[in-house]
Amino acid sequence: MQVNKALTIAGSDSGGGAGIQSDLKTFQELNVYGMSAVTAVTAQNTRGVHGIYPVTAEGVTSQLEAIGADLRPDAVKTGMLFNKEIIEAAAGAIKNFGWNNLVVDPVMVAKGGSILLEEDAAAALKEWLIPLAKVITPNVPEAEVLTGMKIDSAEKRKKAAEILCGIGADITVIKGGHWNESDLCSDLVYDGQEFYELDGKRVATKNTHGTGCTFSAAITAELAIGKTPKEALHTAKQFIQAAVEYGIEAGSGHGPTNHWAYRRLGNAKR
Ligand SMILES: Nc1ncnc2c1ncn2[C@@H]1O[C@H](COP(=O)(O)OP(=O)(O)OP(=O)(O)O)[C@@H](O)[C@H]1O
Ligand SMILES: Cc1ncc(COP(=O)(O)O)c(N)n1
Repeated sequence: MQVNKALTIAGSDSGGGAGIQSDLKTFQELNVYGMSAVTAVTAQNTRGVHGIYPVTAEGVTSQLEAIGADLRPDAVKTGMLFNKEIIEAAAGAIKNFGWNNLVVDPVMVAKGGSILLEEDAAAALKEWLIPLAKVITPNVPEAEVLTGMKIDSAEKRKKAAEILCGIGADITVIKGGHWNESDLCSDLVYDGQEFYELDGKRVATKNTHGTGCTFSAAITAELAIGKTPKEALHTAKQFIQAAVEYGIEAGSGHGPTNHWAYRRLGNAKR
């Protein structure tokens, strides 16, 4: 049986709600074969991050070379990369293998405030990784770090998206989770030519652990099966909306999103 394949280059979340666990669950739900290169092991639950154990850059390169030498991913995403050595290793392999169906989720800080990207590594993201990206999916605080500007109005949100496409991303999505617009939770898209919104309804819930990972993994899965970026973004937004609406009550902190809600609700078109 021929299947489409997607690769996540990200951190492991022992709690299962974010990182590679979230990405692989999302790939599976969207009928895509999932592969992973682990960048860091985190000891984590719904209440926060207890420890971070990074993999060496050599270890990351070795995983990527094993995948590249044998299995050809149809799309690739990056999540938590933790330091500039790992960013360089990931970008090097992505370039060497010509993996140009690339989604970059520039993960920086966990919901509880723990640092998932060292401070001096944001520049490496801009220099090495973002120029390779088909889609980049920062939340508002991440877009602020990457652009060096405060985003406190709709105009500035658009300006930041233009700057990020200027750095080299084909498409920039500035997510709305941290953007308070009444009961809306829309994400702004800029594709280098036009702006549009992915419309969503804000769900009043604390179970949002891993929303960004799940959303970017859904985009990646859809690109892997050959959807256009616009189609992939649309489906990913429906996927994350269902996953948040039916969020899972687990643990006493930020519970995870529900990866199977989209399929179980019968939204899947395939
Ligand atoms: N309360 C909510 N209700 C509905 N959709 C939400 C909610 N919070 C986030 N989303 C959606 O989830 C996706 C991820 O957005 P968010 O801004 O939360 O990313 P993030 O901060 O990177 O996530 P994470 O905290 O997992 O890193 C976006 O499509 C966003 O609109
Ligand atoms: C390994 C890993 N990757 C990404 C996140 C971000 O997710 P969140 O902001 O919901 O904590 C995380 N907590 N852990």
